[in-house]
Amino acid sequence: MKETIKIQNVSKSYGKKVVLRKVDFTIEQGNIYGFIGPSGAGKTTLIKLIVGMDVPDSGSIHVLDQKMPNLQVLQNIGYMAQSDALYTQLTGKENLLFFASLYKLRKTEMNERISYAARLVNLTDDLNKKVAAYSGGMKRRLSLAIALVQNPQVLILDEPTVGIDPELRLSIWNELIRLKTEERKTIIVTTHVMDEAERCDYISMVRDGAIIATGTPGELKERYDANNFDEVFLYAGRKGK
Ligand SMILES: Nc1ncnc2c1ncn2[C@@H]1O[C@H](COP(=O)(O)OP(=O)(O)OP(=O)(O)O)[C@@H](O)[C@H]1O
Repeated sequence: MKETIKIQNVSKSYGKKVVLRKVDFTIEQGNIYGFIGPSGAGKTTLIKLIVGMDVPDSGSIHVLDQKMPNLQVLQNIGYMAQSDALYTQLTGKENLLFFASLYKLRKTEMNERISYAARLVNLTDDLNKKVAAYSGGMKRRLSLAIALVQNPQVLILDEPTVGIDPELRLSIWNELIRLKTEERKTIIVTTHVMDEAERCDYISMVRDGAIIATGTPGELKERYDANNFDEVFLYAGRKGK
């Protein structure tokens, strides 16, 4: 199995606050890997370090065999942040065109990718509206489409389905599962939605900047003697467990 992401002994502080403590893990190609944990646990910080938006104080991060941060590797990472970074005075389509133009895509491929990404998030009919007129959920969907537009090997999605209705959420998850199975993409998600956590191949539970448990959803339920993932989350969130 090919290692897509390798995190070795990574620590990070902001001022005196230690946000990540000696984090170590590996993600192999073709897996969906979920991070769950209480608010403020360090999930977004970890993701930002993987994407290369910030650097660890110690330890190292490799994505696709390259040490991060690395501009070349960014071509192969689709990143969806928690807050939307969109041009609100442009239309949805213009946003997609702008972001797609940052990558090495031929014109026909670019148009195909834009149609695919818009269809996936059910925005095809709204592409010519200005983003300023989009609802919160539509902006999330556009951000997800942007993360997918350049057909990256690695997808890193920070709470991708917040504000998205259950039906569309299901179709997005079906597509994520198809992408990992058929196209061998590697996908990281953070989530507070426990039925999404159940769909991941592996879950890491993050608390106080450390990974306190990693396993398949089944293994974690067994470990915490829990009936469902809500219980796993609650037990793992309690200190001393
Ligand atoms: N740039 C920064 N400067 C100072 N403190 C920061 C910075 N970024 C994050 N933090 C702090 O680091 C801690 C972890 O934040 P982070 O956003 O990684 O948590 P999270 O697990 O993603 O939470 P949530 O589930 O609410 O998104 C928090 O206490 C936060 O206030």
